Amino acid sequence: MELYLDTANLEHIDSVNKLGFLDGVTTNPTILSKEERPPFDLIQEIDRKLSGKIWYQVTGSTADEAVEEAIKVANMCHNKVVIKFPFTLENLEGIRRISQKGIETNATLVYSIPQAIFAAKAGSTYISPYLGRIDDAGGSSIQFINDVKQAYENLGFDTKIIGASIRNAQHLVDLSKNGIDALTISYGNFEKMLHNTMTDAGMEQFQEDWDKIKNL
Ligand SMILES: O=C(CO)[C@@H](O)[C@H](O)[C@H](O)[C@H](O)COP(=O)(O)O
Repeated sequence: MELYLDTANLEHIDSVNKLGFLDGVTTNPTILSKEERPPFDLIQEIDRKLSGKIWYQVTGSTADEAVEEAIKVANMCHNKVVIKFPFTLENLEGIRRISQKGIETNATLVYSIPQAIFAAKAGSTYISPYLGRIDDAGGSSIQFINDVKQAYENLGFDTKIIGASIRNAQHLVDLSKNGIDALTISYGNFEKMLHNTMTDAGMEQFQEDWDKIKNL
């Protein structure tokens, strides 16, 4: 399973990237806007720090604009890029044209089986269903992921599914039970999920007991 950090914050990227198991970072206009810097400078700085894939979301509204933006970003990065296309008719053409150039693609904001099928037909490497937002709207994210997996298996597509908008540990429990190709987690949720009160209590006890004997 591929694991991505859903951030463009350089400190957060450093602190997880040094662990050595990160497959890259995922960004979108919202994530980039939090850093309040020129976006392409920031993408290039992330590229210098990282060994992994950089996911960049195109903002153009026509296929030609999106393709031009995708090629510009692919050319400015040394790492492999994954170009994210919000799901629109124009962007299905963008996905096909960029995929044909051998650059990985992602259809993002995918909320239905027809959208998942059309993205796969366009040749998308990945699709990103937003688990948290599906659940917020009263749907079942895990049911949706399972339905897409079943559809892809039945129809013979090898498009991968990346779980996005992961909000809590239960999402990871569900995805691990059912299988997922990739997932992306914000730094805040990654940090939260590292901790467990029983681990903390156990550590405190070990430290206390060690302190009693370490100077004997
Ligand atoms: O789509 C991808 C990765 O493909 C993510 O970057 C995705 O945009 C983010 O996970 C979401 O924007 C975060 O969602 P939320 O927590 O704001 O609902």
